[in-house]
Amino acid sequence: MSLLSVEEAYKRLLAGIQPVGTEVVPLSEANGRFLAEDVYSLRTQPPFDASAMDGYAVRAHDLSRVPTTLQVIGTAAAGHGFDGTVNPGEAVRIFTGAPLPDGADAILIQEKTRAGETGDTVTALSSVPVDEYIRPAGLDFALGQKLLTKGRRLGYRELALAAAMNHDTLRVAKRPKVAFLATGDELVPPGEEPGPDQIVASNGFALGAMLADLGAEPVDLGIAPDAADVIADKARSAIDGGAHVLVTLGGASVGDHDLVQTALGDIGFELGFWRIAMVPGKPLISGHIGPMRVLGLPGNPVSSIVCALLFLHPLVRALQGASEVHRPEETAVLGDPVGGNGERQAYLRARLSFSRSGHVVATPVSFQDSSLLATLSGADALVIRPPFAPPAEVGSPCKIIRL
Ligand SMILES: Nc1nc2c(c(=O)[nH]1)N[C@H]1C(S)=C(S)[C@@H](COP(=O)(O)OP(=O)(O)OC[C@H]3O[C@@H](n4cnc5c(N)ncnc54)[C@H](O)[C@@H]3O)O[C@H]1N2
Ligand code: MOO
Repeated sequence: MSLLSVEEAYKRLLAGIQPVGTEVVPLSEANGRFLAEDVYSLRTQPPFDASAMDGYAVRAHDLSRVPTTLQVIGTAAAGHGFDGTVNPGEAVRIFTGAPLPDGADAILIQEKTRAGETGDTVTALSSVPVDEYIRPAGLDFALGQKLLTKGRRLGYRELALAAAMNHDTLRVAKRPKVAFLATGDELVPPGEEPGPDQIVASNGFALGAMLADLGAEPVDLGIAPDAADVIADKARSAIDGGAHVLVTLGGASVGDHDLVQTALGDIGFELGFWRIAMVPGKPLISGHIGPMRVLGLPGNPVSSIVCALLFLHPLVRALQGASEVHRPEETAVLGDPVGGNGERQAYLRARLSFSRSGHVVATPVSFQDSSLLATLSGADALVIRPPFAPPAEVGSPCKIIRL
């Protein structure tokens, strides 16, 4: 049975994928969403030449010989400009963010002055170059400028920028609804007392958190026993609930109790691909039931989570029209030697540190069994070992994906 390469699996997973739709949301609800259109500025910022410091708006030429005393003819504060003109020998008391008065061409910070006794004069103790501490109009951005592009994810920086551009709403991708179902007679929810042959279900908690982080709307369908009719019923409830994606956990392999494909086959499941040349994660299933995508993740907790990072992550991002769908890969150097790799692309849990020369050093943990959640939680990254990679020495370059 030949295995599909990770690259080919990505291609098939993402071929022809369309975002699930768009909607307009207020800025206060846009965090974590993906822009459905480019965003242009509705204004110029700053809209006027503005002072960057507290001090005095002056004519730089007046200060070519110092100390020199100037007449203070008024005040300019943020939100309250000064209407008059600064003539030779004059200054305006000014505060950060205030519009620069006509006639002035520099700001002298107050630390470099001595106030006159009556307050209507100031002595400049230092010269200033023209334009000192002035933010010219449009320094940040100009009216009509494209500052955010379609497909970008909105975070705190993008939201502040959108607000400064005077947008109170943004058109974003709708959140894909992703239902997930754990399968297995051995599973009980945390907090319950497992029977003698049972364990506590963990994968769904990783998935729910990951989906929320990805901007999706997670729908937890709970745990189904190893019974095809129950699994099928749960899948039907996902369809009825309008899920864009159904994720199953476990039952993906070839054992007598690995029922996911059989169960879903009864309700119209069509297989896209199954079994990938990767470790962990070989039994990954991809397909659809009508318009609902189905991703069958292997049950081993690390396999489940690694497959979610590598396949569910790009799928959910592509369904939101993200400009970048994959988790970014970086380069590091190995902190320990690794042996030659087999036919499956390996994703090794590794700790990260820095070498004295400033390289990121990735040291794979010694035991890589795909059931070990404690090891996963102690790891910082996955080291990618391509199929048939030869043995590699300490210091060899490698690709990593941060966790
Ligand atoms: N003869 C073969 N056996 C197996 C193969 C194979 O190719 N031939 N593949 C192995 C690989 S690789 C993996 S990965 C596992 C995955 O199998 P399944 O997806 O069918 O997973 P299960 O058998 O249902 O469970 C495996 C393991 O994970 C535990 N599990 C399941 N769900 C959860 C959950 N929600 N939370 C925590 N733990 C869970 C389950 O109890 C099992 O211990 O198959 C190999 N076998
Ligand atoms: O692919 Mo399985 O995930 O090696 O344990």
